[in-house]
Amino acid sequence: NKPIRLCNYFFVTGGPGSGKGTQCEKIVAKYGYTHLSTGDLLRAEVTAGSERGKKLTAIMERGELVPLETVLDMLKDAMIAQSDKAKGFLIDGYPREVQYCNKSSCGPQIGPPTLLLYIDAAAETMVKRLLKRGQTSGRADDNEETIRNRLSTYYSATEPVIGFYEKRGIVRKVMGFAKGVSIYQEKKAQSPHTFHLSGDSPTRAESSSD
Ligand SMILES: Nc1nc2c(ncn2[C@@H]2O[C@H](COP(=O)(O)OP(=O)(O)OP(=O)(O)O)[C@@H](O)[C@H]2O)c(=O)[nH]1
Ligand SMILES: O=c1ccn([C@@H]2O[C@H](COP(=O)(O)OP(=O)(O)O)[C@@H](O)[C@H]2O)c(=O)[nH]1
Ligand SMILES: [Mg+2]
Repeated sequence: NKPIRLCNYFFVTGGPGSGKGTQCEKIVAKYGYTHLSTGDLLRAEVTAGSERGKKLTAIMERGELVPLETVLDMLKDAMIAQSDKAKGFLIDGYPREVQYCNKSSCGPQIGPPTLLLYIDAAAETMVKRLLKRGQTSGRADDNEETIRNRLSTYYSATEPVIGFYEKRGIVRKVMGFAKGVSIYQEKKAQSPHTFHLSGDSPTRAESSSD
């Protein structure tokens, strides 16, 4: 059993369609971290057509959460597979339930994150984006009914995760319409829990019509 090399790793959370994947791509381009999306890992399992994949399809089409063990197994495998070359990991879409953020760790197998990046966007913005993405994404869960369920799962099950890590002082908020992104710990004088964005703040057009 190969141990996971210790390195920086970040959890990335936010509602469905908040832009987790989009922001992670920017962070990868800038910092060279390795991006692992638990949703993408699950969809890969579905595409592979395994027995496990078939069970996952039904849960994901309802907008509910798959069992934690499944997610952790896949995540651990993916981290181990890439641990030699990874400078750090962006774990996108995990954790989804506060009950797993126990003691000092979130999921005993992988330990506590360096920071939790919280991608913030309004529900209305997220719904609009996902409906638009649904026109071309082929994702079975980008439809109106499932989007509604995903939002409700997010607010009831996942949002409390942010409060859990806020108490530990490791949450950095990213506005979900930001074009650039940079990771550093803010100074005292700056507003708490705001993640600093490089240069380009959102234009009026983008933040309102987005
Ligand atoms: N206009 C605009 N669209 C954005 C922005 N960020 C993301 N999007 C779009 O919104 C949709 C959702 O973005 P994703 O990055 O896939 O969001 P996600 O949080 O990973 O969503 P899930 O895959 O559902 O978890 C995509 O179609 C993006 O192209 C933004 O800053 N502005
Ligand atoms: O750790 C995870 C990640 C994803 N999912 C499932 O996979 C779907 C898509 O997840 P993704 O992160 O891609 O999208 P989001 O829910 O943020 O729109 C979710 O609705 C859940 O059913 C899950 O149960 N646990
Ligand atoms: Mg995504």
